[in-house]
Amino acid sequence: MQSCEQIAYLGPKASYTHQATLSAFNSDNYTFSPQTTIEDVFSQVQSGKADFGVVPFENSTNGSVVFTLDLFADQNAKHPDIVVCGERYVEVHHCLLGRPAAATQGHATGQTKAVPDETKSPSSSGHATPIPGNPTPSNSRAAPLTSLSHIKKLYSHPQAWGQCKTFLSCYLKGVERQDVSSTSRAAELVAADETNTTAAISSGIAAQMTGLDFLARDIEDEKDNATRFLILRRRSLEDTSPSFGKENGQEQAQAYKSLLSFTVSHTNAGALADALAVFKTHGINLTSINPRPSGEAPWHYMFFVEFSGKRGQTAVDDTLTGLDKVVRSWRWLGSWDNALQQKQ
Ligand SMILES: O=C(O)C(=O)C[C@]1(C(=O)O)C=C[C@@H](O)C=C1
Repeated sequence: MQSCEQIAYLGPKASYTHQATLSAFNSDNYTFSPQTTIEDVFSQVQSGKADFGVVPFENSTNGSVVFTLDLFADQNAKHPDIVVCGERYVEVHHCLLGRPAAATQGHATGQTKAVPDETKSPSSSGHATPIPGNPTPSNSRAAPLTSLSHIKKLYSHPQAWGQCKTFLSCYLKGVERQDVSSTSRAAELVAADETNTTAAISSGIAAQMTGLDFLARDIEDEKDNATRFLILRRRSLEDTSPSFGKENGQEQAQAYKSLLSFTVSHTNAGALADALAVFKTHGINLTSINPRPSGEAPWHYMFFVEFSGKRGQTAVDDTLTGLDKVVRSWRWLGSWDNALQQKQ
């Protein structure tokens, strides 16, 4: 075993991105390199310090990870050679990790000390607070395993708040929230806090890693909550060859996905419709579309589209040629195996 390729991922260990990395790469054959931010992962791959990178891209409950999209948008041309070469789906079951109210209870690793009579914070009933977007929220799926009345501050990755809205509004309404770079970093910060008044939304694996207690489990709003991660690599010379991907060009479109970004004129009526019509003309199925600020001027957008198929397939190559005629600029961001579709 001579390969010592480096894999950069959003760390520290026990982040969901770490779990995605473990599912894609055998840790016996690769060196894993945890990074503090998603941007650090892009930079490591761009500079060649890492051979591959793993970043979160989309959550089934909370939608796109805009930090990642903005790094693909690359307004400052820092990551011009990054392309996607794979994807992984990871089930995301969030836990509330911290220390129980009574310090005398101690805190053995991963052990939960349930205090059934005190499970509700003073202001909570177990019913979610109505909000304009959800005027009739249901009860939280999960209840705390112990009193949360001592928790004064919460730490997590910004994506996690939106996945646990109901639990948070039932049991931790009004408690200060601090965004941190990942859910496992949140657990590290709470483990280092000697006041025992903070808690992290993090994974069960992070509880084992930090020795924190479970204050609640499975606090995500949707039980089938999952996040899709992308595997990044650096563009190679081969990618620019006209025969790129041709050897297997006849395989089923659904077995692959591709990502590209484009900008259109802001003054021409129908410019976006014209761009999308090219996909229709060539029978290409779009699987997602996301606008992000282009950085050129306020209220100007860059569009990201994902679609079935890969470069090298005639319909995809013809689409790229057609798109080139109607958009202002475009960038191919990779083609990879669709993780949800078996090849035939
Ligand atoms: O914070 C982590 O553990 C991550 O891997 C990041 C991330 C994300 O950005 O979506 C991954 C999965 C969850 O959706 C929440 C956070």
